[in-house]
Amino acid sequence: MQLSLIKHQGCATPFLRHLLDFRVYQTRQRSQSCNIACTVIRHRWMKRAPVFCTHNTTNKMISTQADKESIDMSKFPVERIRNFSIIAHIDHGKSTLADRLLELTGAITTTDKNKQVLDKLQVERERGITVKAQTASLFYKYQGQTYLLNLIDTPGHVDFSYEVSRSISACQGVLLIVDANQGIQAQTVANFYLAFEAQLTIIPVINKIDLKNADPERVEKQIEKVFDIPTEECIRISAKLGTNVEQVLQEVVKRLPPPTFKKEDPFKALVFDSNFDHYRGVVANIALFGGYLSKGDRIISAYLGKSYEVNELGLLRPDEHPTDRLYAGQVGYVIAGMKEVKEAQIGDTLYHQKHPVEALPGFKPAKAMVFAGMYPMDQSDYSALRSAVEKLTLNDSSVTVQRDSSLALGAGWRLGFLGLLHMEVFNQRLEQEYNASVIVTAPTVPYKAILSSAKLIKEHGKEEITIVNPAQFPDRSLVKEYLEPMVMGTIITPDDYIGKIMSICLNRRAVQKNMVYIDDHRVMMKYLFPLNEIVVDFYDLLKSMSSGYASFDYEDAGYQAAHVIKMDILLNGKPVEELTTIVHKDRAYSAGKAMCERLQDAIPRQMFEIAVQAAIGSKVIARETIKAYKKNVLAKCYGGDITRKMKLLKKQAEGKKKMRYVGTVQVPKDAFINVLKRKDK
Ligand SMILES: Nc1nc2c(ncn2[C@@H]2O[C@H](COP(=O)(O)OP(=O)(O)OP(=O)(O)O)[C@@H](O)[C@H]2O)c(=O)[nH]1
Repeated sequence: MQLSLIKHQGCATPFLRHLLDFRVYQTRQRSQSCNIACTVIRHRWMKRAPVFCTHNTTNKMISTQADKESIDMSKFPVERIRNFSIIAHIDHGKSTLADRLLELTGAITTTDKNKQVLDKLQVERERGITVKAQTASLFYKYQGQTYLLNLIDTPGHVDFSYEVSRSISACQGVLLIVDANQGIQAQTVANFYLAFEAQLTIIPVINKIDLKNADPERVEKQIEKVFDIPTEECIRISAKLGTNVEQVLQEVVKRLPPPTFKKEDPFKALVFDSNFDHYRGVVANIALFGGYLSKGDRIISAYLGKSYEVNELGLLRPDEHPTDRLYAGQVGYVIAGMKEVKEAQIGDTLYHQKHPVEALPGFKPAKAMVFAGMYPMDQSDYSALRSAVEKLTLNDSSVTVQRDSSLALGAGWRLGFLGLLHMEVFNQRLEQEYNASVIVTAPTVPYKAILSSAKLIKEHGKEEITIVNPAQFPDRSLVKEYLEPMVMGTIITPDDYIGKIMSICLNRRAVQKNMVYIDDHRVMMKYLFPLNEIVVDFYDLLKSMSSGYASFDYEDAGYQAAHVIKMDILLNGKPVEELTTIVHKDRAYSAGKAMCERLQDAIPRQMFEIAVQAAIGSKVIARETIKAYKKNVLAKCYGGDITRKMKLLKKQAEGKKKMRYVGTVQVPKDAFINVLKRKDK
């Protein structure tokens, strides 16, 4: 068998190393970053054997490979603990630095080099991005003393900033990584403010100084100008080569404050992350804000008031390392017979049954920004898909799930995501980890309507309703006003692209709020955008317009009145429910025309003519025609050999399975998502 392997960040090395232990699958996969179709060899991720000494794992003694000495955790002083997070713009090197820190402290061996240890999920390795925050406890010896450094790796993409904010709530400090070539980017600014508002100590680290175009001096000046941090406080490193990485550990010890919690206080812990293990139930990551927790203790979750017995607890190094106890100031995991992630709510407080305490302030719940319907391709797969969706949401509590059904698509769900990338990652995981085949409807943002119809107000029990499904969009005559969600966008770009970027922002109904130079050639612009205008493809467009130099981040900015309408797409007069969208009145015509044109390209010719129409109510506003085409597969079989004919027919039948039927029109499954991507000139 011949396999072709195009190296995709993080995939190739493990593949070569563990070739013999692989179950190899082949999937055709569109890479998000480089947008080329590539063959990804999917591999079963091996659980790494812990390399540190675990001679007595249930004992309170912990051994470290770094110093080969045992540490009695019950006597470990809180003053020698540092809890910190690594935050940065996407791809600035958080995970690479985290891996180097793990190596330096002996948590992993250097033979694991270039294998991103903390990026565990298959989608993370394939896309080269971090989706889920990870935690690792490291022991580091400095000036004869051993320190416990709890490191929390966080994702950089805007869709996962929720993970960043909850991770830093368990920390006293952060390493703010900035790429020495790219400088400050939009998520650098957003992440800095998350840490700043949480009053954490911030250590700026300039990474990738080995690059030919690295300009650490310029980046230091940017940091001083934008964040008011003196240039002398920056550490210049190359996470890839390991240059100055040891200094990072030393500065963590020197500059970050230890937690101020006491062992003598009653036990109190913050749940800052949780995931679901099929065999052991919920594994909650906790930071101890006081007291200690032992195996066998009975604890209460403040949110639900339910009581649980602690079955297992320990440190994450980064693999689970069971211990008898966790003490104030430490970060670790606990398994206590919780059956659903909902029972270990992120932001919840755990306390001892005998010593009730006041709950910690917790977090604002994750807010879904994008909603989409999800239906099985084949209704007979409904229960399999239900179980897959349930399992996946057990691990990702930021996805909201509501049962939904439609005449055209059958029974399914309406899911809420933090952003489009989050939605794509969720779909990819459904397909890869559960082999599910799904129809996903056009993503929509949560609109609001202030109702005027007394009947509807009575039905909903309130005047203001949120609409997450275009099919339920109330008619204009029943509504006083529609409201659309807004976001404050930050764009950082070299000044050569200002003109082009201003023009695409204007085209997206954005209003400029601010523009400042962060150095001689780079500007930071603030725009108020309707969320709907940026959700699908704004980021990609911005990247391509600026040859990849501009970066973008956004935050919630409430609601604003807007004249929006529902637009349907019809194929030979039959509505395509997946493509029903809510659009701004002024954009309806151009959006409808563009959608029809793209559908015309995406749907293959068939035996009959197909009318592709966009309509507002009963009024058609745009139309394209797909000409009839007589496709005779059997004509290819000039031989007349019956087995060849059967083979071709079988192949065609398999192709049909990947089609969705709208009336009699066959539509390839991936046609719709491509159709939704706008391409501004
Ligand atoms: N030349 C050079 N490349 C580096 C360095 N550090 C990281 N990289 C590369 O930069 C790319 C991104 O690194 P990651 O560590 O995945 O970045 P990240 O910030 O964790 O990315 P997300 O988790 O997706 O936000 C990878 O290709 C790394 O090999 C460095 O010091 N020098």
